[in-house]
Amino acid sequence: MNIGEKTIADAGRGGAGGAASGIGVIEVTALRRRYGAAGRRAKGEPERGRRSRAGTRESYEAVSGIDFTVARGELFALLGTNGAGKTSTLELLEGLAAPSAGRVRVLGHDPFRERGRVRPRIGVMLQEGGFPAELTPEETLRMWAGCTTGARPVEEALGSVGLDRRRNVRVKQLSGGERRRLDLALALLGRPEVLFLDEPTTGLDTEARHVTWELIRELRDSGTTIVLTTHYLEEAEELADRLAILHDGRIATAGHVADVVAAHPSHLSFELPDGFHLGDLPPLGELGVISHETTGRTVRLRTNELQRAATGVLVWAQDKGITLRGLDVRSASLEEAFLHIAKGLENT
Ligand SMILES: Nc1ncnc2c1ncn2[C@@H]1O[C@H](COP(=O)(O)OP(=O)(O)OP(=O)(O)O)[C@@H](O)[C@H]1O
Repeated sequence: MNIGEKTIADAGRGGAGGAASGIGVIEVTALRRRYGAAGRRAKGEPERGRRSRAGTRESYEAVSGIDFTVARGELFALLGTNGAGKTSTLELLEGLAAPSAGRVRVLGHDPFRERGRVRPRIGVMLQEGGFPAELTPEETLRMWAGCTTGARPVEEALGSVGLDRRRNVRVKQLSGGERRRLDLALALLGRPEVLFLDEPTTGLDTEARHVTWELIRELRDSGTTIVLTTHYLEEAEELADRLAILHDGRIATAGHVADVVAAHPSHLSFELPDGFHLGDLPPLGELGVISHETTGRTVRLRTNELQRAATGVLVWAQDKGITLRGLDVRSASLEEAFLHIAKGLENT
């Protein structure tokens, strides 16, 4: 499938590339970001840039013309493999860099050129925050609160991320997960209208992750617009109203989680009893099966019409009076959709 066509089609029906409702608090149009010289590149990642005569990478386009809109109070997740362009995109939204081409508007302003108008209204949690190592979380928050208009009480900020009991420990003695929580507390301090979270739960243990999800949900429910990047598909499924999966700097697919998942085939598998063969099943095409494979006696069917395929197989089994052992019927998951896109199969 052509990536550009898909993005445009999705934007057209307003449920995917376009915001769910209302005017976008964040509007991104034909956005591009090119880095000047050879930079960081994930191991094994193919190069996608101009080359100098010496053969080194001269410039590199990390964001290659993307469009999306996020409505007020919406939580939008950016997913993608390492190096797909998530952080490069987020930094443009945060006003930390100017795009090479295209347009970004956050709360109606250009976040880079009109930084003074946008910055007080947004909260930013970078992928790697830097704190003075000798300060405690409480001192760090007090210092930030001093520079923030209308800051939350420091107590409240510490409590919201579960750092109350670690308030007096020096930052250098905090665990990685505790530092992430301090990062989040700083991003929330100014009661932002728009919150950007770059991998907010990386390094958190399961309990802390769930507590953070709860906090993010509360913020969203109280009207905060949130854009987050994550490598945890479960996190996107739990939190996101809509998401975009980036691949090679482009939006490979975007939409509500259920729609993104529904665009990928479901699976049906079972064991054929002794004496039966694949050819004994009703014609697979008539059951809406798009492909199949067999391993030993196990049959695996892929279909975009799960109910029809499952009904056909079950009615057949009942008519024959047989029990299908190992019967497994499942819709595609976000993980399958993601892996499909990550392998570049969306273009085929
Ligand atoms: N300062 C830079 N100079 C040159 N290239 C860069 C720079 N920063 C990022 N890149 C390249 O841009 C591409 C996208 O990087 P980016 O950090 O946006 O990806 P990502 O999707 O956030 O990845 P990850 O999941 O690993 O954080 C990568 O190929 C990276 O090497």
